[in-house]
Amino acid sequence: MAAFRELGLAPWLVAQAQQVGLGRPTPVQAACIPPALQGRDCMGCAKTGSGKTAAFVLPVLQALSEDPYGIFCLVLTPTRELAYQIAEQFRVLGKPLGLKDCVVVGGLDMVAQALELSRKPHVVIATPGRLADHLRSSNTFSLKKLRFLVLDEADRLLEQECTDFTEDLEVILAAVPARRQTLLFSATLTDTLKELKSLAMNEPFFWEAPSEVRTVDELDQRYLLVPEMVKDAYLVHLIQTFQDEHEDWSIIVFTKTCKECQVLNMMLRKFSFPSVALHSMMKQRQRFAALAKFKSSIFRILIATDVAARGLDIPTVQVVINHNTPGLPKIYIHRVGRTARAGRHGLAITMVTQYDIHLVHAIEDEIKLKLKEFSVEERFVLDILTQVYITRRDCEIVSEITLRG
Ligand SMILES: Nc1ncnc2c1ncn2[C@@H]1O[C@H](COP(=O)(O)OP(=O)(O)OP(=O)(O)O)[C@@H](O)[C@H]1O
Repeated sequence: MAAFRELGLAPWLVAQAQQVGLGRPTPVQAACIPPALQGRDCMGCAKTGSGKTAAFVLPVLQALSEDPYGIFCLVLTPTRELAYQIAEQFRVLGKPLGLKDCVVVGGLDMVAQALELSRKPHVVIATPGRLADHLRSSNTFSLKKLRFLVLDEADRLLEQECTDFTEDLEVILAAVPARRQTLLFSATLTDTLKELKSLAMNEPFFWEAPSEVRTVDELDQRYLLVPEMVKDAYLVHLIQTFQDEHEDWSIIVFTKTCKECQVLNMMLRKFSFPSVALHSMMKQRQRFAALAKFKSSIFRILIATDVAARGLDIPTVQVVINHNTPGLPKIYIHRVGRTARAGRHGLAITMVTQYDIHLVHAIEDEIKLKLKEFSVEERFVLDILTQVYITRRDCEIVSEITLRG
């Protein structure tokens, strides 16, 4: 694999990459940085945790250093937490440039954001909804001179799932110049390739990691067959076991709905586990606070909805537990990709009930790998069954009252 300096990056940027711990380029970086530096549009599809962020941050910074102005680059990403994480990468790698960035996401003060935008930051990192709101309501900033448009988690931005970004994207695309360089990245680009190609018109360079299996080799992927009724007792048992055996492990538990996330978090705390919740019904400040506590390992367990499924890069996460089997294989790929990042090992356990077997088959077909069974000594689960059941019911009642109140 080539070294960073062989990819056409300037010496200051190579030094900066080294300084922040990027040793040698990962394959997606080695493949996409040279064409991006040559001005070509790029679509990079590489596994979770393989360094796609630096694959677009580095060429943008290089181009910016040659012709610095604002607003030079716009990065769109589906979640607020991810926007801050990307901004952080721009900040650390762009430090020698005195980079000015601006994060524009929902749930925070619009006036302060509008002011920051009017000061012409070099790079704007935004979720589509809030940026479109700014474009609709204000004329104090312009994206007309933009050089780079980056879509991180590009397939998510284009697909029409629970949060549909289509209308917001239309507003944004109408505000950026047609002559621009477009960079698109995700671990799961292939389903939306046609739509993506229409965004990247400038001789797009498409790169996909050459691998049959779509998840990383360092990830141990298991399923745990459990009757629906006793899922939570299994969850408590699993968490207890991991906590007892590996006190430095962090765990993410993915749940289906915000309410389920809230109830499970409440229940785990009743069992004195250090857990925090992250879901979209929380206030934004609480969301950031919860994530900060988890990232700094003050709390070792994060209970989250799919708002945390994509992109989050937290090296201490050793285990991902899917409390529900994801309905879409793509969501499975992103969820389990929160562990085993950047060459580290990790474990993913997916709880499968009698009703979910077909979903597991769809996942296995997509990732081109069979999940192995995770075995649990049932007698330990039986011991806590009643206690877990009662605690869960209490938490549901409290949660109902809080939601109603
Ligand atoms: N060249 C490199 N050498 C060492 N570590 C690297 C290198 N490039 C990136 N990393 C680290 O790898 C981790 C994962 O990178 P990143 O978050 O960009 O992954 P990703 O491909 O965007 O994953 P996802 O699909 O989950 O969003 C980060 O902690 C990053 O600092």
